[in-house]
Amino acid sequence: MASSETAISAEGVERRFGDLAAVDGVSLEVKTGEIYGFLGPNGAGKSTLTRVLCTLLKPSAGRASVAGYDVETQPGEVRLRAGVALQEAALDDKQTGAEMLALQGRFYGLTAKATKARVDQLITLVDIGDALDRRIGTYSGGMKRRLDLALALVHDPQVLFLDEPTTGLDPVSRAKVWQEVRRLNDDLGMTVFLTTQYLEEADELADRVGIINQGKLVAEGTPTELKRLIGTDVVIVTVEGDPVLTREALDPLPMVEHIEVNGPSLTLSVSDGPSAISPIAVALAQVTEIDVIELSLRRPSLDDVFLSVTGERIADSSAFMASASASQNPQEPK
Ligand SMILES: Nc1ncnc2c1ncn2[C@@H]1O[C@H](COP(=O)(O)OP(=O)(O)OP(=O)(O)O)[C@@H](O)[C@H]1O
Repeated sequence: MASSETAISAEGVERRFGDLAAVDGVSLEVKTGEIYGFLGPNGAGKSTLTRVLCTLLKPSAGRASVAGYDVETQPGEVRLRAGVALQEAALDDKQTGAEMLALQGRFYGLTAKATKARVDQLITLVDIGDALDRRIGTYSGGMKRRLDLALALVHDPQVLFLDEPTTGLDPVSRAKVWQEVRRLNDDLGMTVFLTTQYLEEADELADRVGIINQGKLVAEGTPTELKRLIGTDVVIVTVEGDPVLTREALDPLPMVEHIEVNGPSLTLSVSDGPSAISPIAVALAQVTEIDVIELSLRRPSLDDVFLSVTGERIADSSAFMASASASQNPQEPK
């Protein structure tokens, strides 16, 4: 039984679409005041679980509660206490931001005065003040996300669900969203359940991270705990020449536990990074057919954790960010 310390609880939640188990027996608990990062690649089941927790989809099996109320049997109670900003914001381009916020206030039964007071607080928080009286059709992607966040907050929810809040945003807008999420959590103690496919986002924001792959929770812990799971350092070697020859030169070294080849780059898991660098450099120098362009040591990232628990790397989020940045909407203010 979930206690009042528990903001979100899922026990064996399953959601099927025909033969596909989009969410396949997920159990997790999010404590009140926590930021929980739900991390996984495209199609892992993040949105589906979020929709189940927000009462927008019924679970096929298992149970879940939000703010102490069962999502299936007490959906109205859950909706009063949960704020939801989904990936596709349902915004009406013909309305102004102010009109949509007023409508949302009425929807939750707030008086016009209470809605106005709340909106005055929110516009500073989500930084859309100047644009409030403009039609939403003129907003940039980042502004739409921030308005959607304000809409999710009108009724002062205890638990905020954010489904990939920064997917497709340029780095400046992404940093703003991160700042807002932190402020909501720090200043208001709001519990945040945030799905993301960006490892750096989970690392940056989340107190605890659950990694989901193919509908299953495959690892869970603080970012530091998860990285410690790996227990090794990472050495990156980039060469001009044949990476297979490079691999053959490095394979026999006793401190090298695993090698992954990605084009011209090799990612080595090594037991003790600082002392491994020098024997690796010596072994590379023996291979006259290659030129070493990069030899670097880093601590494990959540991407390395994902690789170790799933056998695959999560989609390259930095490439995704770069393309999002390239298509940045010029209407983004400041
Ligand atoms: N309404 C639906 N009908 C059929 N299949 C669905 C439906 N919604 C989701 N799925 C499937 O369930 C799986 C999980 O989808 P989901 O959207 O939850 O993943 P996700 O982790 O949120 O991915 P993304 O980052 O792409 O949003 C996918 O294979 C998806 O195609």
